[in-house]
Amino acid sequence: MFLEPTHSRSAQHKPSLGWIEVICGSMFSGKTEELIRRLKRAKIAQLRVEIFKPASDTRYHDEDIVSHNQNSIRSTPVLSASEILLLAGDCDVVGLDEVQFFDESIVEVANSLANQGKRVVIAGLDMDFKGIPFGPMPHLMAIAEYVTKVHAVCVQCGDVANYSYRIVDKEETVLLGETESYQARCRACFQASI
Ligand SMILES: Nc1ncnc2c1ncn2[C@@H]1O[C@H](COP(=O)(O)OP(=O)(O)O)[C@@H](O)[C@H]1O
Ligand SMILES: Cc1cn([C@H]2C[C@H](O)[C@@H](COP(=O)(O)O)O2)c(=O)[nH]c1=O
Ligand SMILES: [Zn+2]
Repeated sequence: MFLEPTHSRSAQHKPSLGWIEVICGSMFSGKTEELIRRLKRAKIAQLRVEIFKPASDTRYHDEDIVSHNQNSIRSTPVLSASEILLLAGDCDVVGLDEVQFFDESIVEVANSLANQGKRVVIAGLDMDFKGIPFGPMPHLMAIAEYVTKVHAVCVQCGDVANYSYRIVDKEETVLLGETESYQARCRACFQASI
């Protein structure tokens, strides 16, 4: 289980920088649960936490971040990554969900927040329904200090699932949905159907 890192602030010459954590995996793998767990612990530690998600993700709730098992936390929906810099203010921890839907500018925003001394916790899909790296996620995984990959259970065979298989005949990359449109699948069950 991921525990909050302790970053030494002892050296006089060392500026107090933050860091970036990425939680990635397929749909139903527990990314949002893990994000909520980390952010609730930060709140218990009396840290000031701000949470953002793309305004386009309206699946469960306009403002709350909600996991597939209905755990939730309040967030601010934003239309663009640049809004996050304006709204983060003097908080200690920034949480970001569904980050695959932001454009590449989220990379500079995340770096900038971490360089201001903030802990930045990011959750997002590492691959789209074709198994292709999704949006800015590979770049964020490269620059993050900590990357956690979580896994779902394959609904076909019960093995560890790494893929989000689309069960509806739609080709656009962005298609919001749940179990009516997607299944968590292992490599073998994913490959067998594409
Ligand atoms: N195939 C599956 N494998 C694992 N968990 C699943 C599956 N289908 C539904 N779930 C539920 O989804 C929860 C994880 O939800 P969530 O954190 O929202 O995932 P993610 O953000 O990665 O899509 C699990 O705790 C479980 O209750
Ligand atoms: C694979 C894939 C997913 N999406 C959408 C479907 C959901 O609305 C979100 C993922 O949510 P989760 O919290 O990870 O379950 O993304 C998409 O638009 N395109 C895809 O290829
Ligand atoms: Zn399988």
